[in-house]
Amino acid sequence: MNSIVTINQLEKNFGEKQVVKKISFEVQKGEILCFLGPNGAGKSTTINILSGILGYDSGEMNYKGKSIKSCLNEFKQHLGVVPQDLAIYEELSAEQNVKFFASLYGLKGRELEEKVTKALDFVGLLERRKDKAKTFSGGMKRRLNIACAIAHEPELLIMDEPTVGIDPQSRNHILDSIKKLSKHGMTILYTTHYMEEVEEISTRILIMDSGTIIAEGTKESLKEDIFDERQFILEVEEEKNLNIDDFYTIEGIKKVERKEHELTITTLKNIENLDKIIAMVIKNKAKILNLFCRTASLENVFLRLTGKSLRD
Ligand SMILES: Nc1ncnc2c1ncn2[C@@H]1O[C@H](COP(=O)(O)OP(=O)(O)OP(=O)(O)O)[C@@H](O)[C@H]1O
Repeated sequence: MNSIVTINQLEKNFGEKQVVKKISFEVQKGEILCFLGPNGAGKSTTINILSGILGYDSGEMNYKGKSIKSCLNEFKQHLGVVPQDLAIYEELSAEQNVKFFASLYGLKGRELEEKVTKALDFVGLLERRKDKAKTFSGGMKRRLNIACAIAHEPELLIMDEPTVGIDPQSRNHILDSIKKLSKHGMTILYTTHYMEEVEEISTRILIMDSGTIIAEGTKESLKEDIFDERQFILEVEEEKNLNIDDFYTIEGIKKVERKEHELTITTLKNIENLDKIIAMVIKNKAKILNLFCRTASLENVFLRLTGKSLRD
């Protein structure tokens, strides 16, 4: 993959406080790169630096191999930003808002009209285009915020927690839109502390905590790297017949827990022992009603890496 943006040893302090601690990463063409981390991790600071809103203390930022400082106008022309706080004019209509932002990128005349219509249609607000933003729900305002950022069809779209505090329907709409934009070739850098969103849309993830990137990879590789265990969950009948100690005689078993009808068995991933587990249940004269294998979640990955939960 080609890298669009390369960040090298980026550092930002607010007074004595080190907020971004010499981080390095790349944004590759066509990906949906999710920045996942708890509040205060430094995600917004990092992307505010990248989008030119904030300065930085040291490090390098390149756009297609050139220093961003040396080609700032070119870079900004290809950049769309959806800030965490809404950046729309309440007294203007949806259409006027999008027009205003798109015209900042030099669009005018028929092309402007067409792109504004396309952006409003894309976020599902075309029918409300003449209505003032102040009459919109929180979710609709968020969608309008996105329309303002995409009308000029940027190559790279940076989105800072665009779904915070909105209803599930608008949230789904936004996530679907992001997947569609990606299919059309847009590269997306997306920050969030919602794991489910990362699970749904990311093609790659950077996990950030306390100003550093603590892990990087696809959701599959992150889970794979960190976990050498898997869990079998068995729903059983006649569970009182089960002798838990018997299961520990099976190679690879690390933990066996029984909660009413549910038997949770944690075992080493590289040891094939499911046949022995099933045989043991049958030997104990219990009956298996259902069985599934639990894969590791990103929440668990974060917990393992930092010892704390993402939503603390
Ligand atoms: N202008 C500022 N002055 C001083 N400290 C700041 C400033 N902006 C951010 N910080 C601090 O920097 C740290 C990182 O904040 P940042 O907003 O980048 O985190 P975040 O991961 O984006 O979290 P959130 O999801 O809450 O936005 C926090 O401790 C925050 O309080």
